[in-house]
Order: sequence, then structure tokens, then C-alpha cells
Amino acid sequence: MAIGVKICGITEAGALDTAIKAGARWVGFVFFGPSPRNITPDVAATLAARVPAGGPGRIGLFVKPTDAEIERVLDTVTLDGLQVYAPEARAMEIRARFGLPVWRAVGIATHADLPDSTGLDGLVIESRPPAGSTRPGGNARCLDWGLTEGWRAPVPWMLAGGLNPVNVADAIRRSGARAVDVSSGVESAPGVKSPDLIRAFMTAATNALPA
Ligand SMILES: O=C(O)c1ccccc1N[C@@H]1O[C@H](COP(=O)(O)O)[C@@H](O)[C@H]1O
Repeated sequence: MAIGVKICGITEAGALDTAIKAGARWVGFVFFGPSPRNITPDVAATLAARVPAGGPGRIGLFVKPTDAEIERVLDTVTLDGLQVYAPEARAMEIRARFGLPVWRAVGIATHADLPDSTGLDGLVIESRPPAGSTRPGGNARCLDWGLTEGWRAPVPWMLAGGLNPVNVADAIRRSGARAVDVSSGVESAPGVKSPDLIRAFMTAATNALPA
């Protein structure tokens, strides 16, 4: 079974080209000031334009965004979907307002935190941020992968949080995820993607399950 991979927090063309060549299903651009991966709409537009037709979906990541913040990005950047950190009702509003698929990021601590319904297009399931963190994701923090065992996901979902080339195969097997999302785990320093780590992650994720 093919595993979908999202390489998130791309800030420059070299990493983007590596992700495309290695077969990423999605690439993510972060629009959140406190993140070391934050980029301007102009930079994102240049990157988004490099993605060939039939290439990975271009996902914009937003944290509790206002409509104006999303509008400002979409005025400049062509995106194929949005990843939002916001309550379900707000994420639904965003979906209705902008007409793009919306995946909601959900931080979980127990099996009971897993949503059993949603009106959205997908869910990004990850660990809760450490206390005092300035951002709700991108903290290289792993979930207990056993928590998703037996979960009947209402929509497609991806596993995120603390994944890297060494642990991703185990994470896929233990969590049951068929799509994974990575940012910090393919970086040589915060906000600096490593082409070697991107390639290693893609290989490990792709080979995690028998063909
Ligand atoms: O990457 C960030 O800086 C970020 C900022 C704010 C919200 C989410 C962010 N990243 C996303 O968090 C998960 C897990 O990332 P990691 O692999 O543990 O670094 C993933 O969806 C990132 O795109």
C-alpha cells in the first residue's frame, strides 16, 4: 500500500525540488510568524510555481488565522489545500469561505481525543505541543503511536509530530497511518531542510509496508 508523504515547512527551491523528485504527495508552506519555517507570500508564490502539473499538492499551513490572513496569502500564492490549527467550526468556516480542501491539525494525548466525526477533508493527528511552546506543531515531538490503534477515522488522516528517517517506518506500522507529515525531522537546523534527510525519509516511509 502506497504511503503518502507530506514534506512541510519548505522555505527554498532546493528542498522543494528534492521533495518533488523523491515523490512527496504534498509539500507544505508555513504562514505563521513565530515559526522558523515562516515564509512570505511572495517566496511561497515562487516556490508554488515550481511545482509541475501532477506534482505534489501545495498546502498552506495557518495557525488560528483570520480570513484576512488567508486572503493575503491566496491573493499571491496558488495553493491546493490548507492545513489549519483551529477549532472544527472555524475550520469549516474557512473551508466554506475559500473553497479549498481543509485538513485540521488535532493534538492528541489520549485515544479519546481522536475525532469520530468531522465535516472537513482530512485530519493531521499529532502530539500536543510541550508546555510553553510558541507553536502548536513543528516541535519534533512524537505521539504514542499506539493511540490510533483501532481508531475508525472519519476522513483521510496523516500522522505528524517528531517523525524522522529512523522512526517513520515503525510509526507507520504501529499507528496504522497511510500518510505521514514531517518538518523538523528532515532538517539540519530549525528551518533548514536537508536534501539527504528528505530522501532518506521518503525511502523509509515508502518501504515501511510490504508492497
Ligand atoms: O513547522 C512549524 O514550525 C509549525 C508551526 C506551527 C504549527 C505547525 C508547524 N508544523 C507542523 O507540525 C507538524 C509536526 O511537525 P514536526 O515534524 O514535529 O516538526 C507538521 O504538520 C508540521 O507541518
